Amino acid sequence: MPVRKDRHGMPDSLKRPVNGREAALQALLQIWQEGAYTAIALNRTLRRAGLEELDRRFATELVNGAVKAKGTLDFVLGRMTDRPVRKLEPVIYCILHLGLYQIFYMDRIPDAAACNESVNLAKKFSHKGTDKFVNGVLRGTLRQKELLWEKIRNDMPLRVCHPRWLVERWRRQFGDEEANALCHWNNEPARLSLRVNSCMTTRDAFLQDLRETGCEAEVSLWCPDGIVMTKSPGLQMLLETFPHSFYVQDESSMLPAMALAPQPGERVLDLCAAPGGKTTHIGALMENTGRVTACDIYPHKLKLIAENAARLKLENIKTELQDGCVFREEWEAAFDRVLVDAPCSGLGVLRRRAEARWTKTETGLRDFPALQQKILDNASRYVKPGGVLVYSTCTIEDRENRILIETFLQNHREWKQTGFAHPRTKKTVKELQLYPQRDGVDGFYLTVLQKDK
Ligand SMILES: C[S@@+](CC[C@H](N)C(=O)[O-])C[C@H]1O[C@@H](n2cnc3c(N)ncnc32)[C@H](O)[C@@H]1O
Repeated sequence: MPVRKDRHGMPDSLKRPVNGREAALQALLQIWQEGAYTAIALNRTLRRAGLEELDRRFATELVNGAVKAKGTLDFVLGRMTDRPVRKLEPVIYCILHLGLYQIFYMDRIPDAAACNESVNLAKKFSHKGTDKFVNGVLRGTLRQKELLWEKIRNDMPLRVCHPRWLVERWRRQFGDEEANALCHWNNEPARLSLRVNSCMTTRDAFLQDLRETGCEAEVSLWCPDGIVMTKSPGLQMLLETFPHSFYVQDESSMLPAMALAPQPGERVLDLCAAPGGKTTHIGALMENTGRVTACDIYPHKLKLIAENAARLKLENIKTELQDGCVFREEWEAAFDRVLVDAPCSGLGVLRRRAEARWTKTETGLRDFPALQQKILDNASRYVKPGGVLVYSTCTIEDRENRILIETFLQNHREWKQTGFAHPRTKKTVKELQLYPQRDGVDGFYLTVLQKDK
């Protein structure tokens, strides 16, 4: 009997997954078929499924792992079937990826269970006969597992689960050892870090509140308002229990607002602001006074800023639809401080976005510097004489960071890079380029610029 599917190709029976593997299959289909972000697909699926904690954790590990290992799993599939991998029916492709991931990367799952459960998924969610195909591919893989492992081990991109172009790029940039360390960092699960909303509570008080609810957390070594969770009941529960007290933010992302050092009562512009992590940090540092104008090019993203500001009870934030590349005359020399947290290649944060390494391309990287330069040029005109501009990105590409700022300074003699305190060493630095493999946090760049009086 044909399997009934909705217009997205999602089998009807998958709409309410009954266990971790079904949930993983549904999430993976959304990621590879509809281009959904891994975190969003997982969140959406797990909320709908209402599974036990153990099943939730299993599905999360399986999906994050299978997405990160896509290239290696494709390689194995390519060796084990005559059909072109791209032409496999999506649901079968995803079932096979989940099965192969368990076989190669989840030691605690017996190989037989990985095969049998994958066959059961095929029986339930695909056409007659596909279960035999899945069984054949997975049993064949088991017979050749050692040989396949050897091939994977001897090929760095397959071994470290990254696209070949990216591994080659990083080998040129950092050398083999560091490129390898960076890839391994990206393959680890990201830790959950929170920024305490200093307008509502203090870090000490919030840590105490967390402990009383059975959570475990450490203080961030990078930001005085940062917390790193070591045992948490999950984000949803934290949001329900402490809706106004924190914002989920990477430790590196907490640095630009601190370097901007906004003062109460000032007028501040955040030109690339959605979803509002740094905007709400700036608003809190200004003690809910003055005005933060938060812009983005996408209207739906402005809504996220407004929702986050409302949740954190910040009333000094106003959103504006604005393309940073288009000069807005009435803003000329109107702001005390401006933040440009530029759209970028995002190569510093691949650990947090499992699918991102597969959706980026080398040619795609080339477009960012021109866009960033344009936004920075406009932003610099919005700053008052003597005012401050912070430029930041979450990438480790020199062309989007150090080199871009050098070019800007050559073309804008009225601007200087001012020193600021390194968040850990407290030594004065002109710019901060963080590398995951060296600094143990997400890759990030920031510099502080000041306009002549
Ligand atoms: C790195 S993200 C900003 C993250 C944000 N600052 C935060 O901390 O939550 C870059 C943002 O720039 C926006 N963007 C892209 N092109 C833009 C443009 N031409 N003008 C303004 N914003 C733009 C994107 O929509 C995205 O939300």
